Amino acid sequence: MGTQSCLLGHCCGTTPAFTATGLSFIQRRAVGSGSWFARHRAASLDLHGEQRRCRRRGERYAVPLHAAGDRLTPFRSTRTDLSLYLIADVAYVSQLGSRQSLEELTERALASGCVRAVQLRDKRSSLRKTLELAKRLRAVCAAAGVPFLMNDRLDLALAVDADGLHVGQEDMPLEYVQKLVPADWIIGASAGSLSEVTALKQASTAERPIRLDYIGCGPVFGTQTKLDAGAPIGIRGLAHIVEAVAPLPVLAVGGIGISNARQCISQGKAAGIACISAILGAEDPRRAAEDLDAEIRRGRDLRVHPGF
Ligand SMILES: Cc1ncc(COP(=O)(O)OP(=O)(O)O)c(N)n1
Ligand SMILES: Cc1nc(C(=O)O)sc1CCOP(=O)(O)O
Repeated sequence: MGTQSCLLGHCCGTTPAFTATGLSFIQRRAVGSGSWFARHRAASLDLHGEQRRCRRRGERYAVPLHAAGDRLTPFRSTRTDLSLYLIADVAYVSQLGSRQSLEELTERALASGCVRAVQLRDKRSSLRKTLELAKRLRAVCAAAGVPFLMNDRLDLALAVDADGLHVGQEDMPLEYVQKLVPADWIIGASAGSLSEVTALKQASTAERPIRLDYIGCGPVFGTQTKLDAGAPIGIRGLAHIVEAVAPLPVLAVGGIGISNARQCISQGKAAGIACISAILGAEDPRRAAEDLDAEIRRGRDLRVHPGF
């Protein structure tokens, strides 16, 4: 077994099917020094010393899996973890009939300091309209120091100098995405079933490993926001996917709100949650983000102390 496989198998309980391929996914950087994922990884590899040195230098640290944990590459990003991920959905907000624009609602959510990433999802508008919106939302995110990602549209993401891209099963395949995007982008992909996970793994070879930062997994629960989302996979389905792609972080998506966010983290073992309606449909998006973040933290505590 190669060092990569040892590392993965040791610290993350990776399935044999995953490790047998060598390393299907490269986690290019730890999600954030304060995240559960990073802490868990650091603890497994005894990396705290380097983590502290990076922090003193004002750098983030990253653990390239191919280095088997014996080398750390400080990553220049100022990004934090992705545990609370807002999908800024144009159609959802227009159907809300809110007097506030998508940018205003996003800005209010960002004021919480709890939203770790924002993705613009615009399925309906013209390219020009989405481009203008992307520029504005990108500026709002930059002001808050939060990464801005585009859904589906690599061209628009490049045009507005986004921080990342999220692609689904029908979008540009990841092996092409990574040929075109800057090396420091956050790249996410959707997978709602084990067969979709298998397809992602098969696209990745030892010579050309696919570079991914997270998987968006859902719908975990029923959602009115994405009508073609398919049947909910539930917490057990989520946990299976988390296990199948470990150590890649998984974000639970679809029907996630204050009543189930904690369970996604504690039982589903997700690294974070991605929401539309729970934040943008809330009376107070800032408060909603704070409450969700508190639930994420409770979920993490429950993993460590199940009796709480
Ligand atoms: C974080 C996150 N996870 C999943 C999705 C869904 O993406 P996709 O499967 O491409 O579906 P659409 O959003 O494009 O309808 C997402 N957008 N974000
Ligand atoms: C954008 C999206 N993707 C999903 C998936 O299952 O991949 S579910 C979904 C909609 C999420 O909206 P809400 O938080 O309001 O349920």
